Amino acid sequence: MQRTVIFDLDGTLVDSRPDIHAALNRLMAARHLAPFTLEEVTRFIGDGVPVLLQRAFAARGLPADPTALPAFLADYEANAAVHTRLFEGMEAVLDGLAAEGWAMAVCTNKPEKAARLLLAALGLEGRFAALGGGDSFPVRKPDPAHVLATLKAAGGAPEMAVMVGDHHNDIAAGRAAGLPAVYCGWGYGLPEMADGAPVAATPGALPALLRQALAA
Ligand SMILES: O=C(O)COP(=O)(O)O
Repeated sequence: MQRTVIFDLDGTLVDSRPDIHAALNRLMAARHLAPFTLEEVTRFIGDGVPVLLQRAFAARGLPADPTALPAFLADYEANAAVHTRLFEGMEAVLDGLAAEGWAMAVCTNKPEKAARLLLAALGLEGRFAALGGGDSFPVRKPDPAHVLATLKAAGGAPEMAVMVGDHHNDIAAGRAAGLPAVYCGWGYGLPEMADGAPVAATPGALPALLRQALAA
């Protein structure tokens, strides 16, 4: 049976922070609100755009603004790949996994349209058998149903799949779905988010950990 790896997107495959940061600060500027540092925005990422905006407005002492979501998305969708690139070494990892016969899928809390536009802009869309976005299904990570629906769409099976991510949502969703999880040390999460999962310090360390996860 085919082995499948389910990748988180932001902070795992791609370094998308600079474009999220820029789009958020344009939104803030348009509302005459103070900008955020890159570090602050990093802590807002991980639970999808509606929650990112909720956190940003809460940090300015404001309630959620329903007009912010469409405004942010229109800007971000047009500018998602200005600075965003695969993490260094990741392209070779994807090539190597494909050569070993792994199927690959993306399970991200980023809205599906923005995620698809980003993958297309980076020329990556053909690499993945499926993409499950934060609004593709009724639930999103850490709900395991997000991982399982993405895996199903990729034609994979839980007993032959591994979840890879940089956030506790990824580790929790993968485990609750019955998949072994591997934590990415280069991403946006805090070290404790690994929660006991094996940690890949660099993309190059991933393939061996993926093989081990299924051999266990
Ligand atoms: O959109 C987010 O906040 C996080 O997206 P991710 O699930 O790809 O990390």
